Amino acid sequence: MRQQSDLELVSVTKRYGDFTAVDAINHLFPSTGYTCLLGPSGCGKSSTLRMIAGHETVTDGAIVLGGTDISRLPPAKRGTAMMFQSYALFPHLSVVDNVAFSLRMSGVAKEERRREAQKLLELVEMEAMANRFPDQLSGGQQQRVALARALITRPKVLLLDEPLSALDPFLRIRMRAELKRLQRELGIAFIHVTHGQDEAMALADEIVVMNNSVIEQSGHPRDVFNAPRTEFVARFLGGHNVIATGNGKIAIRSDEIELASDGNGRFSGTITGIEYQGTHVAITAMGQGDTEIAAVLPEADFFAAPVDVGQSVAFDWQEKRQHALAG
Ligand SMILES: Nc1ncnc2c1ncn2[C@@H]1O[C@H](COP(=O)(O)OP(=O)(O)OP(=O)(O)O)[C@@H](O)[C@H]1O
Repeated sequence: MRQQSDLELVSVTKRYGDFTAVDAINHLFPSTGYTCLLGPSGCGKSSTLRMIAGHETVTDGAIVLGGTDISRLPPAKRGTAMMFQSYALFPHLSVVDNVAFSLRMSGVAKEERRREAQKLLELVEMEAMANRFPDQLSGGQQQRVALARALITRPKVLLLDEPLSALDPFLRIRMRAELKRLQRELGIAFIHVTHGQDEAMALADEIVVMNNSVIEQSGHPRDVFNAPRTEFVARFLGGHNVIATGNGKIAIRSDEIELASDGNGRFSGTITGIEYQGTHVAITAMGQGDTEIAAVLPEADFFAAPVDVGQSVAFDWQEKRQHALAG
């Protein structure tokens, strides 16, 4: 059911000259969800986010927030706020003044805007560093300040463009949990652009997979992962094989494939690679017509009946675990 502050994209299109970067996409973002816009470089995800924020004009279509068409409003009047990939903090302002900046622009008195900024610094656990300057902070700390700065306008929708890409892998995983906690606590919509499928799956209540300027599939990460609609989605999310059959292409998860001990299976091939991955062993094999298959076996199963590179083997899986792909 639609809620008062749902965000709806209605046939939203972005053209740069003759090039269509976003092609008439439709989507309803719920008012309190964590959504990840996911896709390869150039698919149109940042253009979509920038149009929602108002940093890019909409060529065609409408962006509707809580029943109002916001597509022609200036960014500050939309009820959205954006956190950029480079946190773009003002170097000459202290942390608290950076956070309070947009309240200063809208004429809020100094005492009040500082009080409000302190509250948001507490929310992101940065109150102890309120008087530092940006160059005295680590990347992760700068990011928390940027988050507080975006949230001070009390947006209905927070837009995040690759917010974790500048962090090292350890910090990225910590901030991932932090973003999720913040979204839950604030109860607003977060729309997060990423090209990382792991990040999207870990964070999102809903993933929206984009390719070639359109939405290929959207849904709960588990539903999309378990039933990719197209070859692109199956390959992009990873963990799947795409195999041509007499009735079109199918997707089957690598961890649903077993070695057929009697030599009879749906796929026969020669093993080209074996990788020990700790809990699992990954096997790749080449079949007819240069079709490659990847199977991921539990470590114990592999070592109960080990196979070797160059060996001819058969693979099998339950028919109900495979999915027909569209197109
Ligand atoms: N200002 C612009 N003028 C012309 N073309 C543009 C402009 N901005 C983006 N594009 C093109 O539009 C397409 C979509 O760009 P967009 O930035 O939305 O992609 P993206 O999926 O976010 O990619 P990335 O992950 O690399 O940021 C790309 O082919 C890009 O080159």
